[in-house]
This record gives sequence, C-alpha cells and structure tokens, in this order.
Amino acid sequence: MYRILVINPGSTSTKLAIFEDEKQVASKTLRHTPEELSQFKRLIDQYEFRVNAIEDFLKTLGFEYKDFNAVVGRGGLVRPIPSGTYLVDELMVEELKQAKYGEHASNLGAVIAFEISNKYNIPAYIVDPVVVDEMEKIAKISGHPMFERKSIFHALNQKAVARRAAEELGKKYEEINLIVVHMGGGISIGAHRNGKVIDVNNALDGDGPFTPERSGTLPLTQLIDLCYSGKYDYDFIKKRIKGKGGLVAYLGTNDAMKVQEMISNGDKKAELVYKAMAYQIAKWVGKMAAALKGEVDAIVLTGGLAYDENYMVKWLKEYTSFIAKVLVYPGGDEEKALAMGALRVLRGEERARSYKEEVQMRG
Ligand SMILES: Nc1ncnc2c1ncn2[C@@H]1O[C@H](COP(=O)(O)OP(=O)(O)O)[C@@H](O)[C@H]1O
Ligand SMILES: CCCC(=O)OP(=O)(O)O
Repeated sequence: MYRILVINPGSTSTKLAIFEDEKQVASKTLRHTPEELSQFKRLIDQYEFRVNAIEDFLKTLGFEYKDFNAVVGRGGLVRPIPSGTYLVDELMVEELKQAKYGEHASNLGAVIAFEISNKYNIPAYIVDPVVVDEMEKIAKISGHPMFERKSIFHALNQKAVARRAAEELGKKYEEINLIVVHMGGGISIGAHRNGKVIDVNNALDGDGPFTPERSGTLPLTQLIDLCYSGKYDYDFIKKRIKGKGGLVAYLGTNDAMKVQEMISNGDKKAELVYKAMAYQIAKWVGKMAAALKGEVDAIVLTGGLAYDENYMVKWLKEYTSFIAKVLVYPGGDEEKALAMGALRVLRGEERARSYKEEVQMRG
C-alpha cells in the first residue's frame, strides 16, 4: 500500500488529503479570507502559514511526514509544459520561489513538497500544473504582436473532470468536445477538442470573466489612464486585478456562500453583481462554443461555485443549455487527480517527467 500526502494550495483555500492507494482516507479544506492573506506581501511569504495548516492537519490525524511514500503538490507557474506527472526538482523550486513566471498560490505546492521530500527522503511530484499548454496557434494571437495569449488555467481539474464527463457520456476523452468551466477563486473556461485544451482564458491575467477575487477583462483605456494617473503604484493596480478584484471589490468578500446569504436577505446589489459574474462566464462559454465550431458534447461546471445550485448553476444553465447538455461536478477532482498521478509513478505504471529535461529539450 502506498500512502500519499496531497497539498493543494488555492487562492482562497488550502485543500489537503491523504490517500492510501486509490482510497482517500482523510481530507480537509481550509478557507482563507482576503484579510487573512493580505498580511503577506509576496506569495512566498505565505509559506509558513500554509505549512502550519498541513502540520495541524497531520497532527490531528496522528500522522507524521515520515509515514508517507510520496508527497504531491498542485503545480504552479513554471514554464509551459505538457500534461503529466513531474518530479519536483531544484530548477522548478528556484523558479517558483523567485516567481519567475508569476505569482499564484499553486506555486507553493511544489515548494512545500520539495522541502518535505528533502527532509524525509520521499519523492515529491506535481501533476498537470496551471501552465499546461495545448493551445492552438490561432488562439495565441492577441491582437498585437507585442502580446501573446497564454494558457494558464485549472489544468489539473479541467482534465480530471473532462475524463469523468467522457466516462459519463460513454465515450473516450479523445473522441469528444467539451467546454469545461472551473469556478474557484479564479475562473477558467476551456475548449477541449479531442482530449486537448485548444483554447482557454488566462485565469490569472485580466482575461476572462470576473471571479470571487479577480477583475477579469477590464476596459483597456480606462485601465491605462488609471495606471498613468499618478495616484497608484504598480502593486496597487495589480492587486485590483488579482486578489482585490471581482466579488471582493464589489461586495467585500471572496466567499460565494456569504454572497448567497446576502441575496437571500434581499441585497439587490449582491444579486446584480453575482448574476453579472454568471453572465460573463456564460459569454465565455459562448466564445468556446465558437472555437469548437458548435460541436460540443457537453458543458461541464466544476470548482467551488458549482456547489451553488440555487443561483450560479441555475443561471448558467439558463444562459448556456441551448449549446449542449450541462453536467455539474461540484468542487472537482483535484486531490484525487494529484494522488493518482503520484500513484501511477510509484507503481511503475508511468515514468515521472523531469522538469529540467523538459526545459532543456524546449530550449
Ligand atoms: N458549498 C458551496 N456553495 C457555494 N459556494 C461555495 C461552496 N463551497 C465553496 N464555494 C465557493 O467557491 C469559491 C472557492 O472555490 P474553490 O474551488 O474551493 O477555491 P480555490 O480556487 O481556492 O481552490 C469561493 O467563493 C467559495 O465561497
Ligand atoms: C493559475 C490559474 C488557476 C487558478 O486561478 O486557481 P485558483 O482558482 O485556485 O486561484
């Protein structure tokens, strides 16, 4: 039996799980408020805060790090790489610590896993990091050659639930077309054509709908004027786009459950803003339907917001079910996908990819 520790840091949560082979024997989701996280200037400053959460979780269950055969973390903003399980190495950790390719909570997955791996001599992996890139060339064209659209999204969960949907439809993932909508702290809408994500919004970079804590696409000239107004510095503006945008900016919370409560209590502004989020998500589903030339087997709703049947799921069905049937997988399969990626390697069913080799090969 292989025992695996799963570490999944998200922008609004830390999700932890323990697997014994295929079986999840324990799990915990810690939710983080914007106030709690705003004490940390840089993402890497959250290291101890997130490690303490892991150690409390293990202590409560009577486990120690040495009881595990592997540790697997959610993979963050490394260089664009193909889908798969990667052994965490020094190059990857150095790049993540320096935030060379950007800052996101998922960067901490590999950094924490590597530290545990070194101390306790167990392998550390990441699976399908947020930079998995299968985008078609045409989708990368932005509108000006100085800019390129990038594939940064919830690759791990998008791939995992897409396979689950294929199974439910009685087909292979490689045979069907899906639009997967992951709705967490960030939101990504991916067009999956025959097993590849050929187009997706950049969930981190002002590209897409607004989210619980991000602005999504903003009116460009207004943004430029604000940047040059002399009133705000770089960090302030960046924070309006990621961290203090979206629901946080309009309603003061990143917690959709609180927003639902506000709506039930008759708060009309909360209803308008939350519905506008659904409206923007639905319009992105429409874009991806066009990318798939209307050949869509199903739309899949997933992530934390997909638990909200009363508002979000209901509204999205109203706006998009003319395109294809809508399947709903609340939360998602991230922890399981991470554990299974590590398990396949531990069992020798798959070889872990080397990040260093991948980087050398791609130049
Ligand atoms: N049961 C639920 N009902 C409605 N919204 C939920 C529920 N659980 C989580 N959410 C919302 O989902 C969002 C977080 O999604 P999640 O995928 O867990 O986040 P992260 O991106 O941090 O991994 C938050 O706005 C949270 O309030
Ligand atoms: C980096 C894209 C993935 C993302 O936005 O994840 P969260 O929803 O956990 O912030």
